Amino acid sequence: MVRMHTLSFVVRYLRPQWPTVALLAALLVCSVGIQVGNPEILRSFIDSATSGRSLSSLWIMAALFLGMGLLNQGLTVVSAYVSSNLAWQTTNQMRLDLTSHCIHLDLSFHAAHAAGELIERTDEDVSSLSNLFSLFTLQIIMSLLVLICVLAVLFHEEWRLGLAMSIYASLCLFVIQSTRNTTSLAWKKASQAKANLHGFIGEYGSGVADLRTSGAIAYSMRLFYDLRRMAFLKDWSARRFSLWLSCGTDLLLIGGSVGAFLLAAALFQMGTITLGVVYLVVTYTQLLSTPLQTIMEQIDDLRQARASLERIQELFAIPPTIGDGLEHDLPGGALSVQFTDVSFAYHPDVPTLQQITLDIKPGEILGLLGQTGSGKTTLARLLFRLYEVDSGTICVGGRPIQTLQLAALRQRIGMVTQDVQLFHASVRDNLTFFETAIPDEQIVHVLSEVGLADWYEALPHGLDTVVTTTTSTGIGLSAGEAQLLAFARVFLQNPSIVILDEASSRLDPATELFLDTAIKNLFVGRTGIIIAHRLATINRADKIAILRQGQMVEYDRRENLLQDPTSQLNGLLQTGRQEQE
Ligand SMILES: Nc1ncnc2c1ncn2[C@@H]1O[C@H](COP(=O)(O)OP(=O)(O)OP(=O)(O)O)[C@@H](O)[C@H]1O
Repeated sequence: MVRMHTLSFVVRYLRPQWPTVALLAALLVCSVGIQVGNPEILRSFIDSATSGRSLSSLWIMAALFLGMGLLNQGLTVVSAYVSSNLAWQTTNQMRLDLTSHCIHLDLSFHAAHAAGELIERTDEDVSSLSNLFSLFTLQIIMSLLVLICVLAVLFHEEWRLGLAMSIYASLCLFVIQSTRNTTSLAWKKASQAKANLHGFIGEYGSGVADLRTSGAIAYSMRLFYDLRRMAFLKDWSARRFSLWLSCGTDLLLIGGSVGAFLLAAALFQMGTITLGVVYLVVTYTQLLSTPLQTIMEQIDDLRQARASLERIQELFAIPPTIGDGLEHDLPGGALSVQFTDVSFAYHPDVPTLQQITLDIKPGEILGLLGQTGSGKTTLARLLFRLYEVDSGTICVGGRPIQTLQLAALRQRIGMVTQDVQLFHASVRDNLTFFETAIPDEQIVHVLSEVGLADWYEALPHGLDTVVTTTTSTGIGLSAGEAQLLAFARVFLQNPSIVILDEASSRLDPATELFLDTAIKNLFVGRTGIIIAHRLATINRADKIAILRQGQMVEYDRRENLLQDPTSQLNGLLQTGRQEQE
């Protein structure tokens, strides 16, 4: 069942390449025909020479033998080229599909899998599959074809020889098959250990500054050592198993050759076969041992490929739990946002948000307050449908978000957070997210609107300047500049709902003041949610919601809460004033 599934998976990627597969099959059939047919020419040559046939016919046979040998070499080269090409085409498509699949998987999946581990899956595993597509098609199939043809010819020449060699070949194939699953499992474990190591290295690389400053280098080196050791042990165990297997199969091959020679010698002495057939048996036994040896040697690669294939299929089998909706025609302009009795938990037994009900009319701004960990960011994530609510409904523009196409929904919401993700790409691409339709003039205008005019003027290659973490190859950015770029992104995206999550936390007071006007412009004609710790940030909010441990403890219009001396907002303002004093 699993094997059929695996086969159909491989066939799915080979099907679009059918002309190349057909060409390769034709080349292989020709090559096998020559390999099996050529010894027959030499057998005729020997038998003709011993029976005193004319020299001219011997010359013709010798020339034919030589010509066939050369042709076979040519076919081998062309087959190698075609099969490598096939391997590249198929694995590149698989890489694309796998990367796209991973990007669409839930955030909970990405939280559970380190970036390095995913690189191992989408690149290294797929690379080892290129062996499957090229090596398997070229060597294994050809070897099996040679095996079948040789046995058929041997049966034709002398049935006892054919029978003996068939039993021997079956024994070899049985040994290969019976050890297959065990070695495949060993290679799978080895690869998982390597993926864990790569995952750790990925995390270490991105957090090197924090590791240094927090003095956690010794701890991480210890972890690295443990993971490295585990990767080595698993790899070594898989290799040791393969080595034992290879020694066993070598012995099996030598035994088979000796048996074939003895049988051919006995049949020749009995006068059952000619000298030419003895030559044929000797050549075919060697010819037979080559494909068997190839199958056994390559089976290791195939086992690795099979283990990779299994992991790739496992990854493909993980479905995104957030299904796409069908509707995409949301009303234009500012959109309303409604949360009705929304509850959500990252872990089933720890509720993160409980029965949240909010109603933000188009163009209104909600200020969201609450202690650290009270669930403010989670609320924004639910609006984006990065996670699915456990109960309740969220509506945008009057439509439940589950019914909307994810792309249509997310395109209408812009968000600026404390953690700005920048790409190793040009300033333009970082701002437009690779959207080429946005004109440069508009980008420059937005940059000046968010206070980055001087910064833009100083760029060595204007919008083509590459953003990087090192200044040797491009420009580096301070956390505050990165946050301003994030504001510019939202301006360019022109969304209907804007969420600011502690968005100005990394800016100095002067820049924040400058940006204040920009933010005011940003909210014109848009619905807004401002998530903030500092009370000053929510001055422009129409409504205020206060969260505590996932529950909404206060929600009303701002002026109502300000007028109520018992409101939590007033309490917070009072505490804030006392702290300032
Ligand atoms: N990806 C996640 N997986 C599991 N738990 C999470 C995840 N993200 C947040 N949490 C938990 O959910 C709770 C709410 O987190 P959230 O980030 O929404 O709080 P917040 O109010 O935005 O906090 P802050 O003000 O510090 O940004 C916290 O207890 C947090 O530990």
